Amino acid sequence: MSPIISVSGLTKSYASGFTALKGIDLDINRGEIFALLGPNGAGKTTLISIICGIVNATSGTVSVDGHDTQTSYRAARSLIGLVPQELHTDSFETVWATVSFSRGLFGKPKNPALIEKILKDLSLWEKKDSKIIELSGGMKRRVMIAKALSHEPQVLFLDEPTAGVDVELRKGMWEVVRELRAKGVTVLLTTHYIEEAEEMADRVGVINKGEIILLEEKAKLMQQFGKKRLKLHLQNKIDAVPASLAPYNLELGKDGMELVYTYDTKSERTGITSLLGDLRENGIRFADLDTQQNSLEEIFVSLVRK
Ligand SMILES: Nc1ncnc2c1ncn2[C@@H]1O[C@H](COP(=O)(O)OP(=O)(O)OP(=O)(O)O)[C@@H](O)[C@H]1O
Repeated sequence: MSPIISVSGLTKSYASGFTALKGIDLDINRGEIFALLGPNGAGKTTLISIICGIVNATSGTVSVDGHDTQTSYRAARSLIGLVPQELHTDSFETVWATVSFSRGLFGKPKNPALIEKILKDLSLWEKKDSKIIELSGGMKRRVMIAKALSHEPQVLFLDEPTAGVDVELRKGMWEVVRELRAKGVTVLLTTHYIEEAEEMADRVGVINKGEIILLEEKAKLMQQFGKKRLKLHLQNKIDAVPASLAPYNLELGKDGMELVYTYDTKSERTGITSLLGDLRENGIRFADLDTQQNSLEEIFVSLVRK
């Protein structure tokens, strides 16, 4: 299947002379949730803004479902719903009016049944006659999503959808996004919460200093870098790892009270059984143990550092 969004050789130099994007090539597949990660100032918003036609590229091309965003701007833009980082909408309008008006902006005929469905899907139906100013922060965010969906876009861009949103609500937002995907909407989200990408994304792109430095299916990424750590909390302090245990490359931590063994979950043998046997032989006893999966966060931090 052809990608729904195709970005090719995209560069952006701002008037200040600063180059925010340095030749981005990126395809977004139909129906996927794509998470774009990157530190502050990496170029995420610039990239989204160019795809949505809000900012002009210096060079390169973007097409949305085959429509070039330069030469067929209206056709391309009508396929996109954008939920910007900042919430700005008329505080004194009602939810219903705000969302209906957004649809009108795209020149689409009125469709009250559709607006009703969107509001119900986003649990906003009971608030349809409330003024925006009367809503909680989380509800306001959902109104922004309702607005972006009002003209039936095929792709939804969420620029940091859960920044400053509490844990409960964040999970609610993830649910909303998953439901959208189930209905066939492609979702591109930027986030600082790696947990969010880990939880939701089908594919992850990492951008740093205007360049895509990683593009991978999340599951593969987790597997590729997927080392596990076994942490042994010792009963008695040891000063050094005995020489006979050198092959395990153990790390001694926490004032000699903790041994950490890193192993590969994919390999045939983890080495855990023999490690535990060898520890016993060396008279090292432990009070407790736990294992930890390397998280996407660790993968991300090590990549950006490099
Ligand atoms: N209008 C502008 N003029 C000059 N430089 C700009 C302009 N807009 C953005 N930049 C610069 O381009 C770089 C990328 O900014 P951008 O907003 O795309 O980053 P981001 O990845 O979205 O960051 P954040 O995570 O902080 O939102 C930054 O260094 C920023 O200062």
